[in-house]
Amino acid sequence: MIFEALLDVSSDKRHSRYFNQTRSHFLFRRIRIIALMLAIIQPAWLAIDYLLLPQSMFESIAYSRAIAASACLALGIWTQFRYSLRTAQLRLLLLVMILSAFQVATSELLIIHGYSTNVAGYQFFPFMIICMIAIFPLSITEALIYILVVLFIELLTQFARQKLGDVDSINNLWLLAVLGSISGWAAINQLSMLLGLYRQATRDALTGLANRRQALEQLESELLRHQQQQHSICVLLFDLDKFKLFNDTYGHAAGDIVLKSFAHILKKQSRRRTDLPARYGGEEFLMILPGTTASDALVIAESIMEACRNAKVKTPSGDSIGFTTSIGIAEYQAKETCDQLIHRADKALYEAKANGRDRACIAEANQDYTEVIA
Ligand SMILES: Nc1nc2c(ncn2[C@@H]2O[C@H](COP(=O)(O)OP(=O)(O)OP(=O)(O)O)[C@@H](O)[C@H]2O)c(=O)[nH]1
Repeated sequence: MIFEALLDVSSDKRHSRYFNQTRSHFLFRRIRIIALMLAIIQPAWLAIDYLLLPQSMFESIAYSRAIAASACLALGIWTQFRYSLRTAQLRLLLLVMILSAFQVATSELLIIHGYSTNVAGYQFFPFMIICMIAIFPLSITEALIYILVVLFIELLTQFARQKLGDVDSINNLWLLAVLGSISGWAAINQLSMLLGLYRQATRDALTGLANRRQALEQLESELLRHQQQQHSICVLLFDLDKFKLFNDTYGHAAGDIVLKSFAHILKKQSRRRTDLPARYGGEEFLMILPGTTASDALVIAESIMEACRNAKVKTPSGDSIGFTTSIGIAEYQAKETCDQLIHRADKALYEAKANGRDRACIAEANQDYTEVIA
């Protein structure tokens, strides 16, 4: 259990593409707020610099602040790729680098002119940067990378100033490492909490599959992606055959076991990371297959039907029984809405039921199109 939880937060490799999108947007919003706040605070800090720094220093420090504030502003208004995790990670790295570059430059300026970095709180900057990491939900790998970047910059700065090994320098490094561990721990805890809440909100409790809300949200986002990339998208709508009779004969608990077993089959048949099986409601399931044509989806549907025919579930009363499913397949057509696509899949499913069950039907293009939009 603890090992599983650790693996969950160790890196983003175990997270679904959909969770990564949610986390990227989360990171994007926080980085944006901090970057815009810093873009305002940096120039405002000039008032403190003016009061505390010698006049000869003020101008050059003001230039550094202007550059750092402009870089923060650029980061704050950069709104592209907000759902890409790699871009979110890069954004956070840029934020750390901008602040570190400002800190190194201003401290150097002060030292070159014979002043102490204690003036106006410049010596606190690396500590502020490392504490800032606690604000973000990060995996162990990510938190380690950002903390090591800050420590490495501090080490390099000490080395350049030929202070490496001094009591003060070791003290600084030690403090940074302690604060880094605390903020890293907080960041990893945030990820764990976010992951837990995300799973609770988006998963069906009985089967562990995505719930209807998440399936519809993801289908909407796939349709948006389709507008940019023009790849095919298929949806498969499943309905277990004669499930009422099954429940009436073997009991509701046995029905639940079948639902779980069917969910397991769907998970196994979702071969690509982008395939999303979901419980659509009751004994209805939905599968979203981006980048799949109707004929490819039919092959997958046949393989799912075959797996159901071969599956035997053990009921609480000890019976070993099989089950079958009917499937409606619809391939996305340009300008169609999410509801229209699912409606066509539902019509195809109805046809599969009417034709004798345990079969798959592909919805014709433009089938009932006028009726749906009417
Ligand atoms: N065990 C169990 N049964 C459920 C659950 N959700 C819905 N059902 C049952 O699923 C059955 C759905 O039956 P119907 O929609 O009437 O159709 P069917 O018997 O599957 O027949 P066809 O769809 O025509 O093949 C109902 O008896 C519901 O009570 C659930 O979570 N667990």
